Formats: sequence, C-alpha cells, structure tokens
Amino acid sequence: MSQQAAQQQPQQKQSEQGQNNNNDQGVANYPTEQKIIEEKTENKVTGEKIIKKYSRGKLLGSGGFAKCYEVIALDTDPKAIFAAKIIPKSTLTKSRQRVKLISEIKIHKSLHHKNIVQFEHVFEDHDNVYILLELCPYQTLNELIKRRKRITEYETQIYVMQIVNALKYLHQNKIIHRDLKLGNLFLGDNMTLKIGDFGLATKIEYEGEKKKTVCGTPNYIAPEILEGKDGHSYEVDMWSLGVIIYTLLIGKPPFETKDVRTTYKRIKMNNYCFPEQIQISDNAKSIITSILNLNPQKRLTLDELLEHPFMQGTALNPENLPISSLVVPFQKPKKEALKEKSNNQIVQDQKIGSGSLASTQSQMNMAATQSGLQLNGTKDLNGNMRSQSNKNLGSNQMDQANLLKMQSMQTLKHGQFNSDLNSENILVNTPPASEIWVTQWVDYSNKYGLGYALNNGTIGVFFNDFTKIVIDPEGQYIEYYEKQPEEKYQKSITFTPDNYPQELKKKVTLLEHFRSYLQGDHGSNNQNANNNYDVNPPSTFLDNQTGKKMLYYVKKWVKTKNAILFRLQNKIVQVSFSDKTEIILNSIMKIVTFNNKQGIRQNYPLTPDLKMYSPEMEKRLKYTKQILTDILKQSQPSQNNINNNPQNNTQRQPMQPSSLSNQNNQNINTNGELLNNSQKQNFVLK
Ligand SMILES: Nc1ncnc2c1ncn2[C@@H]1O[C@H](COP(=O)(O)OP(=O)(O)OP(=O)(O)O)[C@@H](O)[C@H]1O
Repeated sequence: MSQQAAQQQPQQKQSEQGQNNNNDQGVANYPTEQKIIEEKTENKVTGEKIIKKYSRGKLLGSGGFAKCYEVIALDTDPKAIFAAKIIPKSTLTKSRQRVKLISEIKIHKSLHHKNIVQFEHVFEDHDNVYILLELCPYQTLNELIKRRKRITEYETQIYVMQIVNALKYLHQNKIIHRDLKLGNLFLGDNMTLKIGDFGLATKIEYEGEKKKTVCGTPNYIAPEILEGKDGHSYEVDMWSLGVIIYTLLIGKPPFETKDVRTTYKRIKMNNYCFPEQIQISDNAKSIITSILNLNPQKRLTLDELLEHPFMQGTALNPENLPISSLVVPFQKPKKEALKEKSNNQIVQDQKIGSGSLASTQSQMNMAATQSGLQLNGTKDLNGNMRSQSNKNLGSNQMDQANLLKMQSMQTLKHGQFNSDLNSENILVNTPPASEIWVTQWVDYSNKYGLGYALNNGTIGVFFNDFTKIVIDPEGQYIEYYEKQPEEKYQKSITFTPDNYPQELKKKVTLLEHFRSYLQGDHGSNNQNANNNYDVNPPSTFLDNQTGKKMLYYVKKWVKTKNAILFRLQNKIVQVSFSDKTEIILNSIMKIVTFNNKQGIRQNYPLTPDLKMYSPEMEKRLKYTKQILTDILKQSQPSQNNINNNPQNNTQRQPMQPSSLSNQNNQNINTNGELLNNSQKQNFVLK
C-alpha cells in the first residue's frame, strides 16, 4: 500500500462474512426496547405538533454503525412497511462520522431508480437517526451465495444486467458507489436487484475529478484505491463488479485470503485464478479478466460490458430471477416451454411437488399465463389485490405464504421450475438441503435405545438415558455425548474402539452390536438407503463451540403411529413414514425434501402454506407439523397431559417390548427427553 493509503485511516468495511449477522457485536447499545418509534414534527404554518408512529418489527441485519429493522408506519392506510436503518447518535460523536452520514443521506435521497433501494424518509429523535428505506424482503446476494454456494452463468447475466442498469444511472448522475459487494446488492419486491448502502458513495463535482479517500471493502477494493497515487473515479465500481461476477460464478471472491494485508497484496498484483474444479465458460472468464485490469483506463466500461460475448442474447432474458432461485438454480427456459407459454393455455392444477414431469410442464404453461396477470397485482393472504407499490405493506412483506405463491407463479412464468425429476441439475446442482439423513434404524428402546445408520456411514445409538454415541464410518473413533438435557450444548468426549473409558464399556459394546446389526442391512430403512444419488455426504461438521470436527449424530427422536421423527444435531428434521415416504425439513435453508413412494427425492422451498404442495406432500407435512406441535405441547408443563387427548399423534406410553429382530413400527414410544422445555424451540416448523 502506498504511504498515503497506509497513513490514511481507511473507511474500510469488514469482509462480507462478518456482515449481515444479527448479533450485536460492534454496534453501540441503544434503546432497542423501544417498540414504538415516534416521529415528532411541527406544522410550520399552524405550529401544530404532529406525531407519526412506527411499530418496530424484526431485526433485518446489523451493519458497522446501524441496525436495520422492519418498521410499519401506523398512521398510513394501508399501513406502509419499510426497512429502518437506526443509527444511534452515540456512534456519531466524531465529525467524520456525521459528515459521512449526512453525505449518505444527501446522495441516497437524490436517487430514484428501480435497481436502487428507494430512500423513503429520514428523521431523528433524542437517541437515534432513522433512515426509512424500501424494504428488500429477499435479503442480499451475500445470503444468496451462502445458501446456493454459487449460481449459474444464466442467473449471473440476469443480475449483472440489473447492476449495470443501476450503475449507468449512478454514473450518469456523477455518483460513484465505492462499496459494491454482494452484501450491498439487495433483492427487492419481485426479486428485483437493488443497489443499496450509499455510506461510501461520493459525487464527482467536476469533469475529471479524482477522489482520494481510501475506502471500500477489502475483497472488492480496486487496486488504484489501494495505491492511492493518482486518485480514483467511476472505474472502481467496475472493478468491484468484476469481483462480484467472479464471486457469483465461483463462490468466493478472487483475492480472498485470511488476512487483509495479503488480500491487498494480491489485488495490487492482480493475483487470482479460476479454480479447475469449477467449470465456467471461456466467455465468463474473459469478461472477468477484461474487467479486473489493474489499469482503470483499460478496464471494460459499462457499455463495453454489455457488448461482451458473455452478455450476448441477454436482451431476451427475464428482467428478474424467480424466487425459487433463492434455493435452486433457475434454468434457461426450453424452447418448447416458451412456445407453450405463448399458447396461453390455462391448466388448473398448479401444486408443486406433484411428482411427474408431465404435470410440471403443464404447471409451467399455466403459470406462464397466469403469472402475467398475477404479478401485476399480487393477491395478499386475504385474497385482496395488491399493487406493486413498495410502500404497500402487503407487497413488501416477506410473507412466506405469499412468497411461495408468487414463487410458483413467477418461476414458472420465466421458465422451468427445477422439478424436472430426471434432470441432472436436480441431483448435482441442488443445494445440499439435507446432505445427511438417517438411512436405517432399529428401535430397541424397551431396553437400551435407538440404533441408527446415517447415509455417510456413521453408526450411532441414542440411549434411553439421553446419552449418545457415534462411531465414524471407518470404525476408527467414537464420540460420546454426556447427558445434559437442560443445556443446549452437550459436551462430548472422543476415544477409540480399543481404548475407551471403562465406565462406557457397556455402551461401546452395545454400539458394536448395533453396528454389526445395521451393517448387516437389518433394521427399518428408508428408500434412500440404497440410492444412487450423486452426493458425497460429509462425515463430519465443524463444531462452532470448539472448532473441532465432529461426527454427525441424531439429537432427538420420537416414534408415532405412522412415522419416526429424527432431529439431527444440525437442526434438520427427518420424518420417515411407514409407507417409505419421507419428509426432510431444513428450516435454516428453508428447504423441504420429499422422498416419494417411488423413491424420488426432490427439494422444494419451505413455506407454511402447505396447500402449495402436492396432496401427498401436503398430507405428510401436516402430519409432521402435528407431531412437532404435539411435542411442543408435551413440553409445556401447564398443558393437560397429552395422554388424555386421543387426537395426539405422539403419546407418552410405556415402552413397548421390541427386539433387534422384531421391528414394530406400530409401537408408540417417545423419549422423555422430548419433554425438555429448553429444547422445545428446536422443533418449531418454520
Ligand atoms: N432496504 C433494506 N431491506 C432489507 N434489509 C436491509 C435493508 N437495508 C439494510 N438491510 C439489512 O440491514 C443490514 C445493515 O444495513 P447496512 O449494511 O446498510 O448498515 P451499515 O451500518 O451501513 O452497514 P455497513 O457496515 O455495510 O456499512 C444489512 O446488511 C441488511 O441485512
């Protein structure tokens, strides 16, 4: 870094990994208890005092200085909903911080473009400054890439087109953003990409002006900013766009290293490569290299970028991506689908997950037609038509049910929802909604506990005393979890099958028995036990608390009349039904996997509106929800004893006799462990 850059205190953002976390670290304390925010103004003519009230909703994210909440304006009809960036005045003690905020507000306020987060309003009270922004319900491309790992070239083109539209507008208005990165690319209504966060933006005051402030986010910062010699201009945004394209396609930023100094060195030397294991086209490589040129003058301009072969034919692409692309790749529409789309056929059954390719195709046709109508005025949950106004509570709300309704419409409007059952994409590109699942189990809880095998080869036992033991696929080491039901975090110890604590002898021996039994292919199993899916499930996960690699294991389980429910330590809930179908809920990634009677495994976005699924899926999801609700009820001591209610699926009964060779799926036995109050929220079906 040049002397100037090194001496200057850079207005530097944290790396993206550090952002968008909802924790309080680094954000000054301020009255977060305040649920109603009041904006007090005075009518300049009459002197009348006016109070506008806003109700503060959920936390959307935390940045370096601000926390961002969903807020509802209580005095508007219909109620307007916004994202409110709340900046505590206690963080604005230095004049530099105040100047920065004033500049951010001034610049952002002046901008009006569909690909820029709309600035709505600003006000302050004694403690905070409140910036009301258009709410972007689908988070940012940072979360998208965390979820999807990387996206396709087709999807990238669609996002790039929108970024270029916004950048053209900004640059024409003499604004340089200077902090373009995935975390500042928001997804608004209808998945429209919107550039946000103008905290580092600057205005070019005269032709040829060069800016000198060293600022940006390490991974995305342009080399001329780091060099700091001749100043910088619009081309820094272009550089960041090059980093963005690389990151979307490859899954991590090109210059990323563990420490910022090394990252800067690599940027200044333009030291990056395209990993061999990730296939991207020559056009994709070429557009990236043409942008990531150390010489700002030789970098592609926005117009040149649009002319680049990577962007050829993009005029025919849809403007936005569908909501399903948040979790599964969006494929370029097939010719036939486009043809059929123009045929205007309306097909009535539009449920997702109905299983056959033919029905998927007809759903596409129907939605293609319907979505045109529907998307111009999305219906709210009560069936009322809503406009697309971003001030309207309904259209802006990240409402799961609506989301899915729109998703099924929108996805199908533009192309193919990724439910082509034989498509390679499903098996290879679908995000690992549930990389790990239980393939076999044996209920020996009348005596010892439940033995199970995971698809990665791990064998485990959940003992009746709530301790757990697992052995790795090679049988080389064992992890044992002590009984600490009242705490969320269970301590574990690791040892080998030959050298274990003597007091665990019985449990180790039982584990060996279960292991040889299950490896002999006994026990109840689901369809996936012998499947050929193209997955290579990991055998370990990184424990957040200790940083150690640990074996996956079953944390809770419950058996009902028709199903057995497992909850893995990674919060994934698996319900295996006696008819061999299976539901796997990944509430973190918001994906539900359904393994149907034919053994076809398919991922879908998770929504509480169960009607969106095929009847067979809906039925099983309802049942799953019922089990989870029952567990919750059971865990509330004030409730009547669940045994008294014959409607309940999960009943506490004495353990039924069963044996390793005598599997009886009709037995009803829950583990008392599920009564643990502190663990109940783990069972919430989101
Ligand atoms: N318009 C919006 N709609 C939805 N969520 C938003 C919106 N604006 C911000 N957020 C959320 O709030 C978080 C913090 O906002 P923002 O990044 O603008 O704050 P900041 O303090 O300026 O952060 P930074 O450190 O990046 O400058 C974002 O990461 C995002 O999760």
